[in-house]
Amino acid sequence: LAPIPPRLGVETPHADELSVLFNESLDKWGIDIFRVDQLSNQHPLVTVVFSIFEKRDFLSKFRIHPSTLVNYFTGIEEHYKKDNPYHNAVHAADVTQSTHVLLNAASLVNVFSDLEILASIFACAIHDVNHPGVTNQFLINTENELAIMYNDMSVLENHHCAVAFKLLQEPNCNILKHLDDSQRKQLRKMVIDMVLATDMSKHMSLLADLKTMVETKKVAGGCLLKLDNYSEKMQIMQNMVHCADLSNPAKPLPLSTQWVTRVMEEFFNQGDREKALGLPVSPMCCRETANIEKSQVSFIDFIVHPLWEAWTELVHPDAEHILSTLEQNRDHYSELSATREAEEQQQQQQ
Ligand SMILES: COc1ccc(C2=NN(C3CCN(c4ncnc5ccsc45)CC3)C(=O)[C@@H]3CC=CC[C@H]23)cc1OCc1ccccc1C(F)(F)F
Ligand SMILES: [Mg+2]
Ligand SMILES: [Zn+2]
Repeated sequence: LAPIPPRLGVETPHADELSVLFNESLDKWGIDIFRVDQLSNQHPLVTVVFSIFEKRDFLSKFRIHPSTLVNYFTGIEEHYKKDNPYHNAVHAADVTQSTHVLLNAASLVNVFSDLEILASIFACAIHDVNHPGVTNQFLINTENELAIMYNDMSVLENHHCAVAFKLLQEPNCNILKHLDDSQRKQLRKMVIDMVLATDMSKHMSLLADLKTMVETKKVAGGCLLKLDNYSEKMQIMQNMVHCADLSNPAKPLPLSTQWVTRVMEEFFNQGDREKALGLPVSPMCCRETANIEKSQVSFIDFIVHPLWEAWTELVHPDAEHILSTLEQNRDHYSELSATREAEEQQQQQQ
């Protein structure tokens, strides 16, 4: 019989510290996910997924053997490229834990079935698996085999899904083995719909749907609609995962700044490769010219804040503190950017 895995899903000399951290903060916005990475012996995704599945009693609800869960998500974790500064297993663990917290909003209680919650957590855990550390546009511009495979359409996101579902077929990895055929089919469709919605090119239409839903919810007297059809419920799940994927600027500043350093490093590496290939380098990806704080302010003003404003209205008042953290962080970056501009002007005058 398969051996029972260790308590938190991973072997680590810091098991006690890690379980204290999870007991205190697994359900909290702003857990130090970088500390989870250290304490879990660099297995942040396995331990976060294992702990969420245990907390939500998914191992018994879906009859998943603990060793199958550990085998599968260890395989997934290994397929996140460790040398990506940003799109690595820590980001996957972060998005997964963030969605776990969003699902606990009071106004979302009884909205989702266990299968829908399982699909959401699963989708987050795998949503960037085997990310190559470059954008869709780069893969298309360089006619990468992945762009050829997926005909330039949501190339990365299609790849993440395919890798994740292929890994399910490895020995002792099929965590969906004891779901019935209809449940497995539904879960597969929901996961694909959520992961494909993390492609930033879908952002504007996703946000438009969310705003429409918020308007209709207002009309329906404030309580969250009895979401009867798949498409409305999936819109909320897609936006929830998308919010988690765009949650870095809405986390406590010490966490947010670490994500900024990491994502800039990844985009700068791509900029270096574009320059070496004689391809046009997007201004925000060029080490010499990028203004990091300015990028954050426009990222927040044009993308992140409008999304989180709509989400906060949808689940009012459960996400107020997230929106206010985002607004405080935005002001911090804006002040930094103004200071940097002033310094640069002084240098030019001298
Ligand atoms: C922690 O910080 C970030 C985390 C994730 C992203 C991510 N960015 N994007 C895109 C990149 C191109 N984008 C834009 N390009 C030009 N002008 C504008 C104006 C406002 S957005 C935007 C839109 C967002 C992704 O697709 C990534 C993969 C999936 C989800 C989110 C990821 C961006 C972070 O910081 C900002 C940023 C960093 C580095 C370079 C550029 C940017 C920038 F400011 F430009 F966004
Ligand atoms: Mg992605
Ligand atoms: Zn992501």
